[in-house]
Amino acid sequence: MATVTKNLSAYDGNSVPNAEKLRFGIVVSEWNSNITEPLFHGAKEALVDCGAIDKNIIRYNVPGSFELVFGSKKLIETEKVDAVIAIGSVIRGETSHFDYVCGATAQGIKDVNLAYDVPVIFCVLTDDTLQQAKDRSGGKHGNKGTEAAIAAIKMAVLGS
Ligand SMILES: Nc1c(NC[C@H](O)[C@H](O)[C@H](O)CO)[nH]c(=O)[nH]c1=O
Ligand SMILES: CC(=O)[C@@H](O)COP(=O)(O)O
Repeated sequence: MATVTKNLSAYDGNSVPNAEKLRFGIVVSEWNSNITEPLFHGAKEALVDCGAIDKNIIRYNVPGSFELVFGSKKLIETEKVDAVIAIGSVIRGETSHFDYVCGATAQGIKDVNLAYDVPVIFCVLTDDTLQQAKDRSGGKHGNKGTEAAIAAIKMAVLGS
């Protein structure tokens, strides 16, 4: 199923565990902040809607999506959290740098998932155009941050 056939913000609250006793880390890339900030707010709002307490949501900022890997690692090593959401927006430019950033970030986040007993949710948009990114960060296709928050709650419970 492609994103265009679903609303990223849609979830059934009755099928999501209560998050009141859970602690979350959110690592946010500063690159394309016009996209990553709406993703962050979508994620935080969904976590709170599902019972999470504001003081149990810890935010780290990193320069770009490539640094989400190290930022997630450091957050897990520093804070006691049940899940981490890694938020980024990579938009294709003129060169193949897009492919290297997306590939390294995806593989790196996968590696952190395996290295630590803490789920790290891949909330990184990898778009060909700015419009695609806008559509997925609170636009016509919903908010990937919301989707990531629900995944974080479910995975935190699975890992508990
Ligand atoms: N072009 C984008 C980048 N590039 C920067 C890298 O993520 C990284 O910060 C740099 O290579 C230094 O290590 N990052 C994004 O998140 N989004 C982009 O579109
Ligand atoms: C994803 C990127 O690093 C990319 O936006 C950089 O743009 P360019 O490939 O034109 O240097």
